[in-house]
Amino acid sequence: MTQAYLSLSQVDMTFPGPNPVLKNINLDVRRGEYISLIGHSGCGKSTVLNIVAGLLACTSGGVIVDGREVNAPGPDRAVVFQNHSLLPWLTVYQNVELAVDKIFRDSRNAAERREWILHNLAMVNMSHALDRLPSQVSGGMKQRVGIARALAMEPKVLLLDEPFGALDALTRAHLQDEVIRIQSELGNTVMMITHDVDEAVLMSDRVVMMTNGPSATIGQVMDVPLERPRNRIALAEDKVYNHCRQEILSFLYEKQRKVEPIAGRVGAGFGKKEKAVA
Ligand SMILES: Nc1ncnc2c1ncn2[C@@H]1O[C@H](COP(=O)(O)OP(=O)(O)OP(=O)(O)O)[C@@H](O)[C@H]1O
Repeated sequence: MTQAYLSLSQVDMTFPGPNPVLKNINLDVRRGEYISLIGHSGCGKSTVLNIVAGLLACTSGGVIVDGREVNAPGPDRAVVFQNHSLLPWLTVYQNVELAVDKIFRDSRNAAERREWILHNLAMVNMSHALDRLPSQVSGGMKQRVGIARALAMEPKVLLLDEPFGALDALTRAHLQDEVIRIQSELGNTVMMITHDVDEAVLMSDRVVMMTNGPSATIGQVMDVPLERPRNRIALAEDKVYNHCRQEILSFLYEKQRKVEPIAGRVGAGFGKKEKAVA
């Protein structure tokens, strides 16, 4: 591959407890590349993302972004979480303003900052609700504001932790399309966690599949050789798209099938069955 923009090398992570959560994670991401991280619940996807964000320090190994080692959170890596993390006492506009003022206070004047805030909120179609509080907008709209706030920071890497996970199917599809459009315009480097196989294929240049924990690692990396722009309706019939879906499904449900006991009353015949979990 051409030179990596984001690089994880030999990353291990152990929390207090007997087993490491992550073992030997190695991944190189190109500038402008969109990658998804997929794997069963609890395998360590958020831990990987939090290490890249600088919110967690890995036990060994390291992360490099654009030639610099990551050892703390920074504005070069913006995170969007599943549960929109807006400040409830600030309006939509003010939530974005807070981040923009912090980062661009010295480099842009007040009028330029205002224009930049409005531009980013327009990009996610939120211009009509600038003065509303988070409690006065829907979950999908809150998530849009979180994405606008992250984009407004002009991060080198955008980190998305299940950004559409809490949304209904239609809102999710709308917002996915918006993020696809914005990423194609801006060329952001993106690392996104998802549980959704269709979302991973639709949005990504590569899908990184993680093995089950403990000691989870990268089991397989798949290229998604679909041209952009991608059309979700046309893709449903596309052979390459369906092959990619199949590849991920086979990894998750055959190679990394996860079984957990069903919780039940001890000694009453329950708890002996197993179920596959997503
Ligand atoms: N701060 C922490 N302290 C101790 N253990 C932790 C901590 N954070 C995560 N873990 C453990 O690390 C493992 C991986 O958690 P993580 O949240 O990264 O998984 P995940 O793949 O993102 O899960 P999900 O898909 O359910 O969100 C889990 O067993 C979890 O309990």
